[in-house]
Amino acid sequence: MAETIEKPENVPERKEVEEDEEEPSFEKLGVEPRLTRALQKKGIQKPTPIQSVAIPLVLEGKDVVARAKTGSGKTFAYLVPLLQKLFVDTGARTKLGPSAFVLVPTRELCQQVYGEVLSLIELCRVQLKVIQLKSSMSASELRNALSGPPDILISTPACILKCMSVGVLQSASISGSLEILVLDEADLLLSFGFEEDIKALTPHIPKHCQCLLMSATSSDDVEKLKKLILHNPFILTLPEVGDVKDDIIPKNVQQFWISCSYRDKLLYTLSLLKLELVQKKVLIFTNTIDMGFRLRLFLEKFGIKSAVLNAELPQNSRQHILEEFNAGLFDYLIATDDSETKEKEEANIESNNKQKKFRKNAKQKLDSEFGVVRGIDFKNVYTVVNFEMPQSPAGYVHRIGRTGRAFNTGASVSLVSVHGRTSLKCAGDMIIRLDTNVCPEDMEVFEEIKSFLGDEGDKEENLIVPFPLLTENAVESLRYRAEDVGKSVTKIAVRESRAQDLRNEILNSEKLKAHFEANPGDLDLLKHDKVLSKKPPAPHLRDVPEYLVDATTREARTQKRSERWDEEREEWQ
Ligand SMILES: Nc1ncnc2c1ncn2[C@@H]1O[C@H](COP(=O)(O)OP(=O)(O)OP(=O)(O)O)[C@@H](O)[C@H]1O
Repeated sequence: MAETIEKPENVPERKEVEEDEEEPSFEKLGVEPRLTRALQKKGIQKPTPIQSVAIPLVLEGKDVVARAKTGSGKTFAYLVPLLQKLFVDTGARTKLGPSAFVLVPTRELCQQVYGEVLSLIELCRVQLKVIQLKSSMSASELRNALSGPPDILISTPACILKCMSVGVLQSASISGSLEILVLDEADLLLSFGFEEDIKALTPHIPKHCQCLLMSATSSDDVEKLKKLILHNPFILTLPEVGDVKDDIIPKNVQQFWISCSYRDKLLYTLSLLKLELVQKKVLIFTNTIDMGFRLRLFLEKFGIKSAVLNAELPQNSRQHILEEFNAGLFDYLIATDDSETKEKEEANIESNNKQKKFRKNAKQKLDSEFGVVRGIDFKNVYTVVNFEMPQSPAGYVHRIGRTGRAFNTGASVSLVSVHGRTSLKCAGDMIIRLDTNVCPEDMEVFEEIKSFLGDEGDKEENLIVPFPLLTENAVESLRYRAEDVGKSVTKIAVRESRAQDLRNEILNSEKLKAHFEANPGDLDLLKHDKVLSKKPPAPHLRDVPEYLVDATTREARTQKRSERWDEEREEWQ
């Protein structure tokens, strides 16, 4: 492992990087022309701050711990130099095992990183073999994949251990061949239960192996991992990224909140989407799969099509939903982020005391939750809506991090149900409903989030501000319809549609597997935004009549539309 010890204060600061008079470029960082051209073909012109600092260090062979905000481009910060290093003596190596391991916490991330590596290699026209391994693969499938051997192996830590235990990957071949080890989304690896696997893998990692650890947040888990795997790493904690509390969410994301009763969340979401007050594409988070389907069915009745991404679906269906959303085939995706809730339910069952402990732990171990949504690169999401609040500040940071990625801008709107009958004074047109039908924890977690982000002091400088475009009149104009339709979305209807969706996806998943093998790239077999209910939406619910829209909302909508047109015009120019 690299011997260089650098103190964080020796690390170039973001300010210096950004204020560099010359425009930063990949060439100046020492990236070779093939990769620079490949990046350009992917629409990537200049490095992000974390890439500017990390790439030269990785090229020099240093061990690096990089903590950088969600969406800051950490993947290319390690992939670009890793590939460049492997390009150098491709073919010259006689090796028994892979030269690089990239370890990630979930299958979705495996697939995502694998896709990025493949596309770069193809664009560079270099002969490197890359594989992704899944724990679901049989010993013979694993053996076949590892024959060669590959240059880069992308997998979860558990799967590497499985390969070793079934004898398809030998300790000697790892210690004889491994040059680079990457632990991506390091803050999640331990919380996804990979601690023992990583501990078991550590003795097989050769001393000379360069280790890179990438993470969105700094937590005790990252520290633990750092001690476990790296010896004397170069630590990059850019001022923009980790420890500075008021600067955790990218600056290019505007954060809003709306105070409403829990019961009114459907109504408020409908108002935001139907009155076009938020910009597309929109990613909406719920805490349970049932709520995800309830919302989808509800929106469907108003002619708003969406898909529900949840952990229950087969892996290739999940992947396919993501691909379609990323390709822009639909604009609204409901992601059920239920792992926090599950964990909480378990704690609830054990005892009240335990639940208290859970909340305490949730505070301390900021990153010990989450399922299908973390680290996933949803493309071009402009707005993130927290239909239900996450249960920890870390959950909030990761959810909001799905927008404003790289150099893009974005917005988030959190629907916060007011605690009990406490009235809260908010600015402007904010609607405060004094309702007993509330989710008491929303407000509690919202306060925790604000304090985590350092958003407690001067109201003028609050990071999360009331959403200014939705007036009480606008919401009330839709209330009757929303409540009427809301009643028809019963528990039974939700359960039926959830089961039906799952059946369809499983069927399609089998079909898909065969179909995509024969027709790679064909995205049209499955339409994830297909309508769940048998009846088409009633015409009077599909459109909002103009007489229902008040002047302020009309103005807000026009403003949003013109912003969108401006953006589209810019894209065309
Ligand atoms: N230099 C760049 N210029 C423009 N876009 C970039 C650049 N680098 C990466 N991107 C794009 O930014 C998005 C976010 O990158 P990436 O997934 O690597 O972020 P991340 O830091 O790993 O985020 P997270 O912590 O949420 O996983 C991707 O779509 C990627 O293609």
